[in-house]
Amino acid sequence: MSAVLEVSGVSKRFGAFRALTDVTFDVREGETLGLIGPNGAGKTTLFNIITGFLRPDAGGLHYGGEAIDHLSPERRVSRGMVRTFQKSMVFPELTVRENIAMAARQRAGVGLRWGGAQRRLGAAEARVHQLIGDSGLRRSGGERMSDLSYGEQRIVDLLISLALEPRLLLLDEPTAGLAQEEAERLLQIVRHHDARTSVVLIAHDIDIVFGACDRIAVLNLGQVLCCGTPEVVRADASVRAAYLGALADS
Ligand SMILES: Nc1ncnc2c1ncn2[C@@H]1O[C@H](COP(=O)(O)OP(=O)(O)OP(=O)(O)O)[C@@H](O)[C@H]1O
Repeated sequence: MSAVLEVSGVSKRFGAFRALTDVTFDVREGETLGLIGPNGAGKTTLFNIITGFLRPDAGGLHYGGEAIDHLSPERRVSRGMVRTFQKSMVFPELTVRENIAMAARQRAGVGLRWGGAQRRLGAAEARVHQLIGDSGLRRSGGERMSDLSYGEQRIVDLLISLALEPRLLLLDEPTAGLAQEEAERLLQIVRHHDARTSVVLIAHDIDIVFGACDRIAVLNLGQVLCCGTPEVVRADASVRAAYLGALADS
C-alpha cells in the first residue's frame, strides 16, 4: 500500500517548549490511522502542521509523493486535504441538506465554470442524497441544523467533509461529547468511507480508536512512541508504560 502522506522528522518548538520532536510516520492509501496520546502530547499541533497552519522548525511532509512544505493551507485543501475541528463548523440556520450541498457543489465545481454546470449540479445533489441515506441519521435532510442534537450535528460535520471527497481526511476528536450510540454511528460512517480516502483520527477514547483504526500512532511528549496495528501498539512496552497501562487489564 503506498503512502498518501509522509511525515519525516518533524519538530516544532513554542519558545523553549518542544511540542514535537523528530516525528516520523506515514498514512497509507485508504487506511484509517488513529492518532492518540495524552493531553498536550502534540496531536493538534501535528494536524496544524499537516494542514499548513503551522510551519515545522525541522523536517517536512510529502503528500501524494510531492513535497508540500511550501503550500498554503488553501492549496492543500484544493489537493484534497480536509480537516474537521473539535468545534462544529455547520451553519445552524440552514438545513442538513443545504449544509452538505454547499460542500458537494464546491467539490463538483458548480458555479465556477459554465460548461456542464447542470450535469455537475445533478451529480452533487445525488451525492448529498446518498450521503444522508447511507448515514443512518434517520433524517430527511430538510431539518434545520439547529433542531438536531449535538451528536447528529457532529455526524453532519463528517458528511460535509465526505461531500468534499477528500483524499486525506483529518478528524480532530469527532466523537468528543457524543453518546456511545452516536459515536458508534459516526465511526461506522468513517469505516465505510470511500476506499480511496485515507483518514487520520484523533480520539481520546481508546476503545473507539482500537475498534475503528487499521493502524495507530502513539504520541507522548511530542514524540512517536509507536506506530503499527492495534495488536502491535497494544503489545508495545513503551506505550503501556507511558499511556496504555490500563490496557494491561482490558
Ligand atoms: N501556539 C502555541 N503556543 C505555545 N504553546 C502551544 C501552542 N500550541 C500548542 N502549544 C503547547 O504544545 C503542547 C501540545 O499541544 P497540542 O494541542 O498539540 O496537544 P494535544 O495532544 O492536541 O492535546 P489535547 O489532547 O489536550 O488536545 C501543549 O503543551 C500546548 O500547551
